Amino acid sequence: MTDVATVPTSDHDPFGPDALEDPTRMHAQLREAGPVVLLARYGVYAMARYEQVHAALVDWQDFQSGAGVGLSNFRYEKPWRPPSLLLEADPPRHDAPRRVLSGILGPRALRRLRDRWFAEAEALVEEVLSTPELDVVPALAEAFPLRVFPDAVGVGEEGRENLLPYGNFVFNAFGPPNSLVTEAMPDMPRWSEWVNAQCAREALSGDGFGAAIWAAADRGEITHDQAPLVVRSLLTAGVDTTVHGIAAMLYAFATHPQQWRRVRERPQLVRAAFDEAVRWQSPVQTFFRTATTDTTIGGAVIPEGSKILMFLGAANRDPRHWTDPDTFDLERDPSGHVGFGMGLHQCVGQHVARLEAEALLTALVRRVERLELVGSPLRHHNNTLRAWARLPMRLHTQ
Ligand code: HEM
Ligand SMILES: C=Cc1ccc(C(=O)O)cc1
Repeated sequence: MTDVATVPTSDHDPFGPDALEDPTRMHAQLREAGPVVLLARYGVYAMARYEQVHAALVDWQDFQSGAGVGLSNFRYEKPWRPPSLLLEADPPRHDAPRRVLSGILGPRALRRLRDRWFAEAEALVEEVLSTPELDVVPALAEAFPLRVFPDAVGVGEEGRENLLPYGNFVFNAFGPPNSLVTEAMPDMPRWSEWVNAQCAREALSGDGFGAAIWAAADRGEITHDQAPLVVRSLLTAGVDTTVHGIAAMLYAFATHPQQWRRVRERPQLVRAAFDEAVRWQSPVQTFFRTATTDTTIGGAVIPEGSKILMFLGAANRDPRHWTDPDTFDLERDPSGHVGFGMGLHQCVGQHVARLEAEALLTALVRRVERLELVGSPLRHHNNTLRAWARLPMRLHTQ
């Protein structure tokens, strides 16, 4: 049994500009250093190997979310916003809100959206192809989710430009209070007020996910006090994630033209393509947990109350678990990847994300013979998200 003293220490800064630009080398070094590593800079424990990340994700009892899934420990520090009833809650508080969202966002419930989203994707791709050279981040990765998701939630037209910056702030706020957080502080109250206002029953259209959440409160499945917070979860988690997941997929195909040919020959690979892109790029890179007891991982004892940083992106490229992990390969079976988490808190919106990606990719596969990167891609830095600010491409049609 190794004690805390012998846990390897690293002075990496996962939230510094170098790591946010390209975490690959840091991930490899953390995986090599051991099953658990102490990040001296923050006094938190890090896991970068698939085995330990998976073990922590599925063990919500020893690795709780209720003290926050960011660096901040809600046991001692006041959260900057009321905690999420899903992401930042443990059972039993977590149970009813999760049950409600699982029902509303399940594959069956989404069937009614499929035709509409496929038609919207066709229309957007048609529009986009009239400008064959463009930045696909605003033109596709942002435009498509923002065209279909707020409508599906039932959000009004006015002020939707607040959604991306609000989510971007929330994901930054899971990290340390670095410049990515402090620079956005002046605008955060405006974004936050708008998002909170959209969660009120009267702000939501009668046929969306939001109204369904309020109807669940009417049925007593959650309380009416909880309903707006559950709607807030959708608006927080449901936009930036899919935007950067789709951007990751477009980047993957532009840098792997043989994979593009493969998905065009076999369109049934479309859904696996999104999951392989999520594994390969991990749009959500990290989340924290808090140890509820002295717990042993990989022979090291992690003291009760410690914060543990799970590197989902590193686990998704762990050669101990994946063959040739750094390659984007549609022949691989990506199931088991932790890009959507795992276990109790596994992404409840993953079917929504998959449907958005499937709709857009299906429309592109039909019309685009090749995606070519032109000019230099530019990373968008965020403490939690792996994202592109710019992906200039030429979309070659046959
Ligand atoms: C590519 C897109 C997405 C990615 C990569 C992603 C990733 C994740 C991850 C890693 C978690 C686990 C958090 C944890 O274990 O602490 C999670 C949870 C969650 N996601 Fe997603 N997500 C995506 C899209 C969505 C969408 C579209 C929605 C809403 C429609 C959504 C809603 C949620 C919610 C509410 C939770 C909390 C679940 C719980 O704690 O029980 N996500 N997501
Ligand atoms: C995966 C990110 C995520 C962010 C926020 C929430 C929430 O606010 O519930 C859930 C998931």
